[in-house]
Amino acid sequence: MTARAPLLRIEGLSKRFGGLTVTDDVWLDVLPGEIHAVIGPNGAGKTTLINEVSGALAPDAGRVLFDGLDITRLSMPRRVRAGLARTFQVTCVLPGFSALENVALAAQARDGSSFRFLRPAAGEARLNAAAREALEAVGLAGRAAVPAGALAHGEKRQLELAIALATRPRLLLLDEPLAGAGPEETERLIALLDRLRADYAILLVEHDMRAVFALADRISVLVYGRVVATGAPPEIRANPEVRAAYLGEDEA
Ligand SMILES: Nc1ncnc2c1ncn2[C@@H]1O[C@H](COP(=O)(O)OP(=O)(O)OP(=O)(O)O)[C@@H](O)[C@H]1O
Repeated sequence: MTARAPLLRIEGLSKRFGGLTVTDDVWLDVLPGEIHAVIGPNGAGKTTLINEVSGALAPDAGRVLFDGLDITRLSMPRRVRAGLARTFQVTCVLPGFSALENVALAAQARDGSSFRFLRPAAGEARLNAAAREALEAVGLAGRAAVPAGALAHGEKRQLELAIALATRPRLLLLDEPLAGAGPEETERLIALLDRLRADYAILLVEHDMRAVFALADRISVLVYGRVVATGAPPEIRANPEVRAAYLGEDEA
């Protein structure tokens, strides 16, 4: 049996802010169809790592390979076109636009140029169809016409996922998709992420340990910018260094 080639490979990413090394020679990969979670205490460098992979921040050293291609120096839009999509820790939807319009804008950002040859109305119909499909995938089809600002918090997080899906990614970079969600919303979002794993590889930064242990195929633990452990959930749960550095007896 041959091992699956990783879709994403992070090779030795390092980033310093002044005297602080925020990601310190980070190596990890995400296999096709895998949810690889990154956990770690506040300030461990998780968002910085996502920023380096998405192209929001240039690393000081190291490489990012996507499907074998070195994307370390590609712009964010080019990474999106290559198949990387991210969501943010803080909700960032346009509140005055409907859910459908929010998603259609993302679809346009991805595909606008390829629809240029179409008449505007036909292009718009294509974008709306793509947006409806993404809303359907996250369970928001019935809320398409609602202004994003009027959606419940959990629905906004679903909308952000739809916005990411509208760019037709192969890998989702999710930065705390459950942040701020109540218990019922959390259950719904966990079920949604579990469904999405069938079609997308996911690099998941999340503080909700129940979600992480329920969803992740592998977990990497980041402490002070360094990966101190990578493994399947049972290995991470049992790892004494991880328990000491991060998990705490009650969560582990
Ligand atoms: N642009 C920046 N300039 C200077 N320092 C920064 C910058 N961005 C992040 N940092 C610092 O880098 C460290 C890591 O931050 P980062 O947001 O990556 O951590 P995190 O693991 O995502 O934390 P949290 O779990 O709280 O979201 C923190 O000490 C933060 O203050």
